[in-house]
Amino acid sequence: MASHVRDGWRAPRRALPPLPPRRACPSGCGFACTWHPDACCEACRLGYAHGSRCDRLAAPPPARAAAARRLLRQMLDPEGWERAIEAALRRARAPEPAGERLDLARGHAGVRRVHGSPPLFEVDGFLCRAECEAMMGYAASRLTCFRWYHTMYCLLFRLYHTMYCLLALRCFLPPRALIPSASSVPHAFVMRHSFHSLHAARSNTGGKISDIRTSCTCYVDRHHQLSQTIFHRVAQLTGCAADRQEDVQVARYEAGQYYRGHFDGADPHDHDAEAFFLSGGQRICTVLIYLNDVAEGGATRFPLIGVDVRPRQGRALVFFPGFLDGKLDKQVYHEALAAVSEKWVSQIWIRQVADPCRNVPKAWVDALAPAEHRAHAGGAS
Ligand SMILES: O=C(O)CCC(=O)C(=O)O
Ligand SMILES: [Fe+2]
Repeated sequence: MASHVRDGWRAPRRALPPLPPRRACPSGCGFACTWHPDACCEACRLGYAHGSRCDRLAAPPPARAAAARRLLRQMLDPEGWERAIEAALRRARAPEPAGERLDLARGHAGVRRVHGSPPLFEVDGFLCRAECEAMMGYAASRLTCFRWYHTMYCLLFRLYHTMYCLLALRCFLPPRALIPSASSVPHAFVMRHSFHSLHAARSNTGGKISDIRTSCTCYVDRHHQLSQTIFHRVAQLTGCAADRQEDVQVARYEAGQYYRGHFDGADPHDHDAEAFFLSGGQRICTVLIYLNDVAEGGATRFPLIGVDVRPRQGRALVFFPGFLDGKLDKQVYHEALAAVSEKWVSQIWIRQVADPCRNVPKAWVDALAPAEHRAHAGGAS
């Protein structure tokens, strides 16, 4: 069998993004807070026992020992339990304090506030007509329909992985050969893109691959002039440089296509959110740019705050799916209503920290089939 391992080739080591500063969880559980300002996990916030996922954030042993002693004292003192339960109920009933959101650049031309809290902004003329048309022209031949894209990649992933395992077993390859991204360029490519695809399909859908989104979409090459222009404008508006911005997406909705209600970010309490957070943390700002005038249908609806935004060519809609501390703002749950006339939109998301996935050396990215990478690599939805 031809060797998959290139002489001397090694997958580059990718550093994980720095986690936000750790500090002891105020509940005194002995674990550390990272994404949460007020507790290390939901269980802890509500005063229940720790789940297994808290282990990864475990604080140094002395703190844990202190927490264990406290728990033991509490268990031996029935009144202590009652007090703890009451305190937990009080905390559970108290409204979640609103965290801080990203600030838009003061005095940026054309910014109009369309909702107070949670804040929603519109910026008319964010892109000019020619830029919108160029975006639609770029995307027209690259669109992939979400449902087919995910189905194809899920199938490809299962098929490829089964074949690879069978081959590896048959040829007695060393176990290292089965480790994704460390063994071979094609293997790394398939594993990486299948992962992206599964992750994208599962995000916003509670882990299930569903048809919440029926539009067609594509990513714009980060090095393309169109991406560069958009990164620059978004940076002027938000103060966040391109390395915090996900790859620019373009979506087309034809009559009847929609994107059902979702949060753009991930809930840090959700077990499935970990992979998402490791690639740059929470999405703290969404910039949606409408690329065409839409005669009927296709508004962006925020049902919990009663706002509908009508698409208009060149208009940007800005909102904040997550707080600066990484919590999800559930108030900005939103959907794209079914299109009647064709609708084009471009989406840019800003993350808490720069995404290391995009900082892989360009030579390595090129080795991984550049055309496909350009079309599919990127964020979570
Ligand atoms: O198309 C729209 O109006 C909304 C799109 C959206 O919410 C998204 O892509 O996350
Ligand atoms: Fe969205």
